[in-house]
Amino acid sequence: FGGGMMRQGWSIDNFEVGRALGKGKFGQVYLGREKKSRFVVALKVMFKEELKKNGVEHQLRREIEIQTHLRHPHIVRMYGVFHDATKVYLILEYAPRGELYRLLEQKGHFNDAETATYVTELASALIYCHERKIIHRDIKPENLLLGIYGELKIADFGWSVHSPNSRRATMCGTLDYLAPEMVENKPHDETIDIWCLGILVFELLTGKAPFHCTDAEGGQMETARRITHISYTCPPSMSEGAADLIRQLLVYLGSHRLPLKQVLAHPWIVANKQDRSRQLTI
Ligand SMILES: CC(=O)N[C@H]1CCN(c2c(Cl)cnc3[nH]c(-c4cn(C)nc4C)nc23)C1
Repeated sequence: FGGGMMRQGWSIDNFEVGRALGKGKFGQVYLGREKKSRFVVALKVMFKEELKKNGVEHQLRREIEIQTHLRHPHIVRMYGVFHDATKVYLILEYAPRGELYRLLEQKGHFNDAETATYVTELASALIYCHERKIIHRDIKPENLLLGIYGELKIADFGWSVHSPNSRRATMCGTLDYLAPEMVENKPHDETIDIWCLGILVFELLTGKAPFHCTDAEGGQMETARRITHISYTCPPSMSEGAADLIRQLLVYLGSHRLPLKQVLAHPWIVANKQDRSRQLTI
């Protein structure tokens, strides 16, 4: 499957289709196995009608263009694409240990070592993307998967674009990860991913997004206000090192956020990150 994976002319008949793994934005993702090589993949199946109705064909084309050319241990590979009369199929790398947000739900929150290790893996993937002028724009636990060693893998480049950019398509879903420049519909660049990294560090350590407001607390309007006013507090349980890193990431001006290479060198990261010495505790 390796060499041939870029050969064109795949069809669904080349694959055995297994259980549904979950829902991406516009379609179901299934476990799949290429019949000849027995290579296991994740097959993302989208209905052309659905894509047309939501006017996202251009977004999908961009996602495919971007993700098929990215090769990084912490980015889910897109091996190929094919379609039939009604559906588009993306052949994706299968991440055996599932979605990070499920693990976060189960554990409530992660410790400093687990969080610093995820941050190291995510920051190195984002450096790789930013070097290619690609910004992800949708970093959040729902879009992060776990490989065989429990290592982090970015999935779903559905919102990624070439930097700089101003968003046109409407956002849907939670505001929690929106940067101030997105809330205020200003042009944005790759520093938007650094903001989201800051939100993620906070959420992995506490189990809550820093600016989240329930409907009783004022809902999305209040969340948006707290984002643009950078109004959050770190719980006393959070280590000073982590609070310092978050403070340097959740900065209003994108150009003043800590660059990703300096995130990797931050004392709290250096002190707490673990290397995945192939911990294969299945
Ligand atoms: C945003 C998005 O694409 N979300 C998910 C749906 C499943 N999908 C997967 C993709 Cl695209 C790739 N690999 C996956 N592995 C799993 C998974 C494994 N376990 C044990 N449980 C699950 C679930 N899911 C995937 C991506």
